[in-house]
Amino acid sequence: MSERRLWERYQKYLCGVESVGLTLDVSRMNFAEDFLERMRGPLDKAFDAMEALEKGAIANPDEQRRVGHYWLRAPELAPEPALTREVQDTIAAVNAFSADVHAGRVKPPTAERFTQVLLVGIGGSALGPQLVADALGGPSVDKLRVSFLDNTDPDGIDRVLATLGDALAQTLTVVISKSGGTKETRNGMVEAERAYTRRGLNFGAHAVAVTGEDSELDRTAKQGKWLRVFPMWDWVGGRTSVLSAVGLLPARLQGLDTEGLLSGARDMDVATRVRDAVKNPAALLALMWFHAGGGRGQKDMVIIPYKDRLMLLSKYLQQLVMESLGKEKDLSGAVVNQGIAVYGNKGSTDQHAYVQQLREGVNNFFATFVEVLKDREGPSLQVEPGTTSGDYLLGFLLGTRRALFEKDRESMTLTVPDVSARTLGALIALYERAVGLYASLVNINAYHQPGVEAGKKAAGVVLQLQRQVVERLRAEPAKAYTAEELARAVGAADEVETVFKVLEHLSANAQPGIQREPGANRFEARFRAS
Ligand SMILES: O=P(O)(O)OC[C@H]1O[C@H](O)[C@H](O)[C@@H](O)[C@@H]1O
Repeated sequence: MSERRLWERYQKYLCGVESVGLTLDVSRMNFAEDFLERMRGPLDKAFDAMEALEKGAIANPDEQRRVGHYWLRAPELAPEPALTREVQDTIAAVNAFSADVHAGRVKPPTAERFTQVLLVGIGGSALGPQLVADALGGPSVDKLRVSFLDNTDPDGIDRVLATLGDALAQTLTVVISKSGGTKETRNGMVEAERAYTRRGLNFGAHAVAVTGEDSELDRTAKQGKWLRVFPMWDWVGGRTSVLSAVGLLPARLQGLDTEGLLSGARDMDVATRVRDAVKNPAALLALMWFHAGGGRGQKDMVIIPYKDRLMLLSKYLQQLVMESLGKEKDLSGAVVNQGIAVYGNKGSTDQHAYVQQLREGVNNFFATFVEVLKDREGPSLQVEPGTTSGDYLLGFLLGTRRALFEKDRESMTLTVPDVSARTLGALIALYERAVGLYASLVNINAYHQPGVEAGKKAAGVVLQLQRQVVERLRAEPAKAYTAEELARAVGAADEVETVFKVLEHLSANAQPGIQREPGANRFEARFRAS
């Protein structure tokens, strides 16, 4: 396609949302001229489903739950006045609590003020807050500095706690878990609590929770007389919870513009209810995903924002898209193995990493470039006469886009004016709705995640086996076992590989004192309690 023809397509299909200044350019997606027309029927059905969902229908049939993340930024649209009030009250409570913290009215027992937030959470209870903190925060705006425990990696935990150091006395720990029973988060909380206790600090006086009513975390917080518990509702999915207390509380504490986040999302919601694909960027996105992957997810979604502040966008979208769309069965129960793989980092950095493969390797992706018009606060230095670093950034974006298109690699470009709270709220809302519409196009439930449980259950089995193994070794400290012998001894002969892995791990660590004696080969090594 000639550059002139691309310019015509650009003008013909450019989809803009005036209120937030966002445009979506799909001219470099090779859809046929009649594609949008052909998809009108399925898209209409997707709009119907979305409308029903927004009105409070059970949109998550497996879990018999409503799906109400759109009410978080327009509480007046919630199907019942009680829900409207709950959302409004929670926003007010988040704002009031944050103001109290900033003013020192809520303060740590042994210091003047809280200066740090330590957020403990994982998945939807961390990714959104991380994206918001990184995109909008910085030394000149942060009222409190935010750090994260989002894993059960002991060294990762140590590193974050060591960075906090003495500032732990001024640290407010925010533990976030919708279910309140996620093990990684529980572990992070227990480790954080011990760090406070070691310093003679009362954890409860430094802790708040965001969780569902009467969850394990809710009970822990209440028993431990934590400062506050903010609600999380079953009608908000973890991956769409960033505009509930899950994301609003840490953002507000950090000093970020949470009203901007909400209003940007609200305005995008209004724009993406329009039942016309060329005027609705969420519908257009969903249709382009459908076009690119044949409605089967055959092509990966590569997200490349040319802005450091948006580096976590792809990580955030990875959960939103892949947990929502990656499903074995469709709504009729047929096996469909749907999904779209998402990856990306930032431009132009990625050009020096994997863009080589994008241009010349396997053609199994479509790219989404994110262009930010505003370079920085204030004027820019000229790195060469008449040229700034920001000019280079745009040059690289346009150059890469062209280089890909020359090789028949498709791409879209999202352009936003800046990385403000409003823009970020709008981007979040845009992708939430695109995911919902696409799910309807391919007839799947976007709002459950049945596949996640299998791994959690299997991990539980491993830990149970570990307990048996350690018990057995301790019962006979003089005796050394091979993994094979030990697996048999605990009645789990078939689980010998798991026993072997558990023993290798235990013996590589100081606790609980399992010694490894080398054998004829690594599988003949013997293990004993010391
Ligand atoms: O907020 P939580 O209940 O702790 O859940 C945290 C995360 O873990 C789960 O495994 C789900 O797959 C995610 O959707 C969720 O966001």
